[in-house]
Amino acid sequence: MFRIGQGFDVHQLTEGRPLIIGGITIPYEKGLLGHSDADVLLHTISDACLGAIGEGDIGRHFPDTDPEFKDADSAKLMEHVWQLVKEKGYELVNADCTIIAQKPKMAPYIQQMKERIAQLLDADSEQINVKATTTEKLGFTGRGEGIASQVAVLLKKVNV
Ligand SMILES: Nc1ccn([C@@H]2O[C@H](COP(=O)(O)O)[C@@H](O)[C@H]2O)c(=O)n1
Ligand SMILES: C[C@@]1(CO)OP(=O)(O)OP(=O)(O)OC[C@H]1O
Repeated sequence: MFRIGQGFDVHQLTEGRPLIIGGITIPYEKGLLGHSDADVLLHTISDACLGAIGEGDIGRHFPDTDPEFKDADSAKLMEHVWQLVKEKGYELVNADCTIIAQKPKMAPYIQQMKERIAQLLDADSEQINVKATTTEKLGFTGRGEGIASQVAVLLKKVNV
């Protein structure tokens, strides 16, 4: 049995924060603002996984009003989500991820992101696709006010 999930998330860019995307710290003049470390891509993957197993979203599991999650490492949150997926008896078929950012250039960091995401999802990096697009200077992403991402995941019931 297969289950599909999709996710979408946005975080604002601001000065004085590190830019962490897909578990990788990217050198840039701004970083993403959030209650946690604001790793927009790991949040989106987590939401897609929760969607696939019918478990709501990360805001439900990790409320942004809870001090426990202040400055949380999003990799740890995603590990918790992946544990829920495994407890329901699923494994990853593939994940397809899009980062929507005018700047900085993501291409040099894509392979590292794929490897880190694969590690967190008990997968091989070939099962993870990460791509990036600008919005041709249009909209909030195009003006460099924030970064968005979209993810689709496919899960498969593990044969027992
Ligand atoms: N933040 C980004 C955005 C884009 N890329 C790469 O550049 C290619 C062209 O982008 P367009 O928005 O003009 O389609 C895109 O296909 C990505 O490979 C990037 O690395 N980082
Ligand atoms: C991750 C959480 C929890 O720290 O906070 P944020 O970093 O603000 O991220 P968001 O994607 O807005 O929602 C999920 C939150 O509950």
